[in-house]
Amino acid sequence: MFFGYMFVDVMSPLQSLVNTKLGWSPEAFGYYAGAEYMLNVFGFLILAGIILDKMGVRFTGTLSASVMFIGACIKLYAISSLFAGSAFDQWLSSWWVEMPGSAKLAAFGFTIFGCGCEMAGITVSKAIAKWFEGKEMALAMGVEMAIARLGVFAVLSLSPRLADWMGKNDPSVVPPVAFCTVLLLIGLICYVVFTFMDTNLDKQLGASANGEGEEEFKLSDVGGLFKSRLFWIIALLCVLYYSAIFPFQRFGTNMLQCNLHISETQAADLLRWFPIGALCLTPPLGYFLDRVGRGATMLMIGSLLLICCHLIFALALPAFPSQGLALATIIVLGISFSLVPAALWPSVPKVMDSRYLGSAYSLIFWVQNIGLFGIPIIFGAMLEASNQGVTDPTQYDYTNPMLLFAGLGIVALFFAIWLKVLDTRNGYGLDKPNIKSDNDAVRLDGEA
Ligand SMILES: NCCCC[C@H](NC(=O)[C@@H](N)CCCCN)C(=O)O
Repeated sequence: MFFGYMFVDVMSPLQSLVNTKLGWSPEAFGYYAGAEYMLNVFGFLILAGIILDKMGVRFTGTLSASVMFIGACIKLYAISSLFAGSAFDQWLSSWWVEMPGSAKLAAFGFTIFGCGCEMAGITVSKAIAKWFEGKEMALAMGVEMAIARLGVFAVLSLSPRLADWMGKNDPSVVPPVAFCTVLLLIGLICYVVFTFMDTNLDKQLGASANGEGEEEFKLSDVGGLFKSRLFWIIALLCVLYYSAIFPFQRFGTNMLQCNLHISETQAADLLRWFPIGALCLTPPLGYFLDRVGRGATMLMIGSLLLICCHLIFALALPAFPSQGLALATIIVLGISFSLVPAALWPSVPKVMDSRYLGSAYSLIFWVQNIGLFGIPIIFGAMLEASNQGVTDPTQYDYTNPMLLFAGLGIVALFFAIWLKVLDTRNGYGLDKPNIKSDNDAVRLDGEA
């Protein structure tokens, strides 16, 4: 996941270079960025969950890491000199001319990669749940997410430097993308090594040679999930929360620049504290959750903090443009971004049976991907509508779009409270520690 998250953001700090070297307009860059979620939104993730529950974590993890690598290779080829000017490039560039051939092929590669990456995300969650059930599961998931955040931080710092590999006078997009593609190959090899360890675990547990659970997964389990109120509460909380987080990461730099009247670098330096905060706090919160519990409460507090932060960005920051206020708000948002992921993902195995855990994660990811795909489009449209006639991109008024994020947080808080009420009433064990001697939590099977 470290290398996967690196690959996701490898081009993020290179937007202007991509524009000058490859001729991608900001619009083309936007289409390319959205391509990551394309096939997932149109149902691939549902299929991925079924494959995971049918075939297990060893097969699905190896498959997803291979798909990520293949997608990365396609993207690398698309931006390379091998492709530029080729007959294929000329043909691809001949239609929908706003989108150069290289952008179209890179977007296609990113779509393939995105399928592999999200499939890997659900596989890793199921593998951690299998390895750490009743033990330090939240800590393990917290460390995994922290490593992923470290990947984002690392690539944002490394990518511009790697672009200057051949000298500052001739920067190129190819070295950073090639570097991350090689890392994905190393990631695939690491996963193959893991499959042997996992086989050994099964032998120790006395599980069947190819299965991870005693009960067979049935396709009807997926239908059952769709009918579950508990599933929908978790999925909607997830989509609402993450839709006010990941898109914020994309627009945050410009929002800070516009409100604080500072340079892009200064704004990016401020925003960097957001993933760093989450990186540092998610593992200790996972440790706390394993030993003390309070997962449902953490979801409520995290959503509440999200609302406060976005309201400050929307209303207070334009009135009091202080870098101190912005930094404090970013740090609090980082705390929120630790609380919710640390509590949300380990909660799923507590309420869903392991035989369809892969499908549960994949359907939650699917609903989440719809939000991650759609919200930036709505946010961009609101930004444009609120800034009619503004030509200087450092003068945008972000009040209304930021209120959209706060609104998402309010609805997310509603679902978090609902989950807490149901947990208190039905005893799902969301507020209980993960480490326990007897597994007495009520799963979805026992839902009324
Ligand atoms: N084992 C993975 C747990 C989920 C972590 C979560 N990631 C997601 O929700 C992804 N579906 C979306 C990542 C989008 C990045 N471009 C997280 O908190 O990162």
